[in-house]
Amino acid sequence: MTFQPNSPRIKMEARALTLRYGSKVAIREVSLAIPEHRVTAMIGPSGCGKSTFLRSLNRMNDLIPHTHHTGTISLDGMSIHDRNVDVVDLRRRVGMVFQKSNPFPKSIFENVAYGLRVGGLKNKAELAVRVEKSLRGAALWDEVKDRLDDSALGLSGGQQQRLCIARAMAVEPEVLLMDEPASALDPIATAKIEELIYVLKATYTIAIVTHNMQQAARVSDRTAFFYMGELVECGPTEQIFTNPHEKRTEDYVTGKFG
Ligand SMILES: Nc1ncnc2c1ncn2[C@@H]1O[C@H](COP(=O)(O)OP(=O)(O)OP(=O)(O)O)[C@@H](O)[C@H]1O
Repeated sequence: MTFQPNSPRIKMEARALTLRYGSKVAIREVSLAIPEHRVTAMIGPSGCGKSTFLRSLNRMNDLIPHTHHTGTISLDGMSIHDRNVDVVDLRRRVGMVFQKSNPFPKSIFENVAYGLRVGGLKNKAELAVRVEKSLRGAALWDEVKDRLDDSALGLSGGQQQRLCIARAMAVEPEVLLMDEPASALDPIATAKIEELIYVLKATYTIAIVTHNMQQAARVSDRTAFFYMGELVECGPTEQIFTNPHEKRTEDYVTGKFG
């Protein structure tokens, strides 16, 4: 297990990040640090910019036409928008798991092997080792080890989501971005994902968007509250939920609006 210092270093940091879709400002002047080997949760009402912020961290917004940003985002102190940054490499280092599990219509094995093959790994024995390691890491191995050649589409929703986590882990990212990874799952599958997140933070740095405040309280070390495109406050999760500095945060976490 990775050593977790009391004051973790900053893995990623946004400074004065503003992002527009065309003329619409989606997030405004957001400055937020994401500490290493911690879980940072983004909460806030629908449309407040949580997903936009998350997608900025591995430049997924670049894929949406007419987006424009100002401000900076760094990974290990280096700008992710630097001319020398290879976006494919950035997305390998900063992986993403989406709200709806999206396995490829391929076998379980091939879903996890995909990124490794794209990265040029051809050796069958090594592929098998890496696939097993990822499936174990995503707490799915025992459920699928006898059916690796079956279609991933035959898995349950919760298994598919853990498969997508395994797929993201296979290329050994440093940061995992999760956009409401459990919102389509039943309570048992959700609990599995939450347990997994707790284990994964020993290896990865995690940023998660969730609509579910109890979930944020359960899984995260730090919580960032967004409202109408602005970051209202960010702090230790317990403080945000029990003793927030801002009235808007208090109103939101106590359910006065949502
Ligand atoms: N591709 C897009 N084109 C134009 N506007 C967009 C696009 N994606 C998001 N927006 C707008 O940007 C704002 C922030 O959206 P975003 O999806 O980041 O919010 P969110 O807090 O994640 O919302 P939700 O919780 O509903 O997913 C919203 O007003 C949304 O309508």
